[in-house]
Amino acid sequence: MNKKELRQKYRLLRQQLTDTEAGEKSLAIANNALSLPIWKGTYYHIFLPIERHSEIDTSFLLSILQGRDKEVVLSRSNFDDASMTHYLLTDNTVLRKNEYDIPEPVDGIEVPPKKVDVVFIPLLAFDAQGNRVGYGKGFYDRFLLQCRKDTLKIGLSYFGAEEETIAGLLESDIRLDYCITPDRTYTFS
Ligand SMILES: Nc1nc2c(c(=O)[nH]1)N(C=O)[C@@H](CNc1ccc(C(=O)N[C@@H](CCC(=O)O)C(=O)O)cc1)CN2
Ligand SMILES: Nc1ncnc2c1ncn2[C@@H]1O[C@H](COP(=O)(O)OP(=O)(O)OP(=O)(O)O)[C@@H](O)[C@H]1O
Repeated sequence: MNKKELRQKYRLLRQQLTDTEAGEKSLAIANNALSLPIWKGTYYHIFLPIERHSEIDTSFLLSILQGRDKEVVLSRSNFDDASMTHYLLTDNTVLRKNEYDIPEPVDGIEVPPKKVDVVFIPLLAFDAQGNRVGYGKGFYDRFLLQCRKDTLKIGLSYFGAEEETIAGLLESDIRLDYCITPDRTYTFS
């Protein structure tokens, strides 16, 4: 399947989850994250979910990061050029929903992409090679390009990998190092 077909398929699958299922799966994803070798870093970039799209509830993962005294990084999205600006989450961070209902920091201490050690990435779908499909605006492709080569790229998904390789991949697509699902974790080489 190509990206467009995969977006349709996985948007539908997501919509069919009940709130209880989505919550249980989000918790299982956070628990499975504990088994990955990803805990040596300092700066952890995470996304906050768009609730009306039933995205993964990252609050469990956020609690783990805070419990381990990690520096948590959140972004503001600029839809004019599909860029993101990154800010440290602190006790003083004020969050507000943007025009796409993404909760984001109003302002704060900016974090350059090169500082980020681990990025948790929202997905619609992924395949067994670690290729990913998002909403298709290229926000993460652009961001990951600005990170270091050794920055860990970790997808979060309610559903398992697509068996067949995603069709129509672009040169600019950056693959995942790991993907975490409620049932298991995937490691890509
Ligand atoms: N929580 C979260 N934050 C994120 C992302 C994400 O997928 N999830 N992104 C990942 O890249 C970037 C934002 N990308 C987005 C792209 C499209 C839509 C959206 O709502 N699109 C509408 C269509 C509207 C239109 O095209 O005009 C839709 O899907 O219904 C939202 C976020 C950066 N931050
Ligand atoms: N570094 C870049 N500079 C400019 N354009 C880019 C860059 N990376 C990707 N793009 C463009 O952004 C779009 C991304 O499409 P793609 O289907 O890969 O999105 P996606 O990975 O599903 O979405 P997202 O990255 O938002 O989660 C493509 O049109 C691609 O050409």
